[in-house]
Parts: sequence; C-alpha cells; structure tokens
Amino acid sequence: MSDEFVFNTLTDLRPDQKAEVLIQALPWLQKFAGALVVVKYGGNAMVDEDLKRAFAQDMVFLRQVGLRPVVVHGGGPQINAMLDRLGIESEFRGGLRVTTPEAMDVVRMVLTGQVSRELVGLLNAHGPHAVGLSGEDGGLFQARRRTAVVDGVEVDVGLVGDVVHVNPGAVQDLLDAGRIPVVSTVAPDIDDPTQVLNVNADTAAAALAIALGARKLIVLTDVEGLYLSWPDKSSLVRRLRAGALAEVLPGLDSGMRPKMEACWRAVEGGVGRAHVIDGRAPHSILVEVFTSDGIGTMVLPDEEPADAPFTAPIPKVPTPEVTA
Ligand SMILES: Nc1ncnc2c1ncn2[C@@H]1O[C@H](COP(=O)(O)OP(=O)(O)O)[C@@H](O)[C@H]1O
Ligand SMILES: CC(=O)N[C@@H](CCC(=O)OP(=O)(O)O)C(=O)O
Repeated sequence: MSDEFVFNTLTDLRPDQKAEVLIQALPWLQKFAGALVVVKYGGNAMVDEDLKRAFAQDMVFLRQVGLRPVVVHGGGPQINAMLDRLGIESEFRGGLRVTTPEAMDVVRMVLTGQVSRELVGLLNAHGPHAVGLSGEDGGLFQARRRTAVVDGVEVDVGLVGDVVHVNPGAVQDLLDAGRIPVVSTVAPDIDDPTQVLNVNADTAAAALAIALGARKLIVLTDVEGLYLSWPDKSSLVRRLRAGALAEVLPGLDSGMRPKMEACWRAVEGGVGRAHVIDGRAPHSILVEVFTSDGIGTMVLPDEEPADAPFTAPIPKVPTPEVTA
C-alpha cells in the first residue's frame, strides 16, 4: 500500500492530504448548501457515549456548513430498560410495542424526558443550537390508533398510532431561527386529543421529512444497511429504487420493515433520497453526505414520470396529511 494511505488518525495526515480531504468535500458542500435533512437516530445506534458525542458533532457540523438538520430520535432499548427497572412487562407484535396506559407513561417519560434531554445536551455542548420538542408541541403530529398484522392476522397493540397529520410550523420556526430541532415521537390521538399515542420513530421521521420537503431522510441504525437476504452479509444493497423496494417490503423482518417502509414513503412523498446507514460507525453521516461513494443503502425515486401509473404493490399505509 502506498504510504499516502498509511495513517491511523487524521492527525497522522500530511497537511496536503488534509487539504485534499477538505477539497473533496467542496462539490457536496455546494450541492447541499441550505438543504433540509431529516436524520432519524435509532435507539440501537446510541450505543456508547463517544458515538453519541460524534453524532452531536456531525449535526452541528451540518448546520455550520449551511445545511438544516432536523433530528428525530428513537429510544426502543432505553424504553425497554426503564420498563424493566419498573417491572412493567412489554412485548412487540409485528415490530410495534404493545403499549398499555402504564407503558405509555414510561414511553413518553423516556423519549421526551431522557433521550431527548440527553441529545439536546450533547448538541448544546457546541453552542445553544438544539431545542427539543415532541409530537405534542405546537400541534406537530396527530396520530390515529393502528393495529399490527402478525401472520396475516390483525392484532391490537394498545396505545400505538400512525402519524396522520403533520403541522411542521414549529419545526420550521426553529430552523428559520438557525436551531437544530430534536423531535420525540409521541403524538396526540386525533380521535381523543387527551390521549397520547406511541408512534414508531422511523415512520414519524418519514412523515416529518415529507411535510418539511426535505432533500434527504437519513436513518441511523445498528447495521450497515438493508440486506436482501438477512442475515447474509454479502447481500447488502447499496442503491434501489422505490418500485423495487415496494416489492421486497412485505418480506422484510420486523426491525428493518418500518425503516424501509419509512424510506419508501419518504421518496414517494417527494423527499429526494432516503438512506439507511450504520450509526455504529463514527461520523457515518458525514461520509454519506460529503463523499462520492456514500455509505449504507440509498433509496431513489422511480424514473417514471410523475403521472405514470405506479404498478409495484403499494404497502397498506395511510399517507399523512400536511398543514402548510
Ligand atoms: N433485511 C435486513 N437487513 C438489515 N437488518 C435487518 C434486516 N432484517 C432485520 N434486521 C434487523 O433490524 C435491526 C434494526 O432495527 P431496530 O433494532 O428496530 O433498530 P433501531 O433502534 O435503529 O430502530 C438490525 O439490527 C437487524 O437485526
Ligand atoms: C410503537 C413503537 O414500537 N414505538 C417505539 C418508539 C421508539 C422507537 O421507535 O425507537 P427505535 O427507533 O429505537 O426503535 C417503542 O416503543 O419502542
């Protein structure tokens, strides 16, 4: 190997090599100047303190170079830990947490009172940029109760909803003020606004990305991307179009299903690109946005003109309405 590429950290690079790294980012900095990017940070990618700090640096970096990042966070493992500590039983059906009223209190407390606070704190170590809000704030989300489908049978999952209406005004106000919004995905029930519902963070991120007219949705998780024949590591998909994705969606396992459904919905709803990338690799977002090769799995819209019939099977998921 040439000595040009033998280095352990960036500090081992020669000055001309450091300059080369920066200059290679120029076309991407130009391309994405001002671009709104929704980043879904999954609970499974929040595995250690260094990674969380690296994530916060990436978001502040994006903002500093002129993009407009919006963070939507998950917190499944963190909710599990708190339910365990409190001795409350919890199970998943069809990828969704069966949410009793008692569990809902914990979901809301952990997402808005713990995970959001921690991320806001890490981001604000770099300046007073981040503001946390939940789907309850500023009428951001309204959700409707939904069921899960297990082996073709509809099953009740309790206080779980799908976002059916997005009012992105509060998020837009924060972006206009130069802030980084950090969104937790609990949402009022449209049919009973005194009740809040537990919403899967992937699908909520897609609904928000569509409502904001985002250029990209980036989903950070704990695998490299979508494997066509999971868990065969040689089956990683680098790029696929929405139509092809719709065909494989029904066969996906529960962890990846909501993520890929979110990507499919996002590009069908006008988001330029949707990506699933490995949040365990430090600074993977910067590699995705600012390098030619990118990283993980990228979903692109179909090439057909907008008025052509969409022939691939469309997953049975309602598209949220948007309030301008
Ligand atoms: N086809 C697939 N490709 C990649 N990962 C898959 C696939 N099917 C199931 N998975 C699982 O999905 C998990 C990611 O989903 P999840 O655990 O819900 O993450 P997150 O907390 O980031 O939302 C992976 O760790 C992997 O175990
Ligand atoms: C309905 C439902 O399952 N809600 C999820 C919400 C959090 C989430 O989606 O977190 P991750 O992104 O880390 O998986 C839950 O209760 O775990």
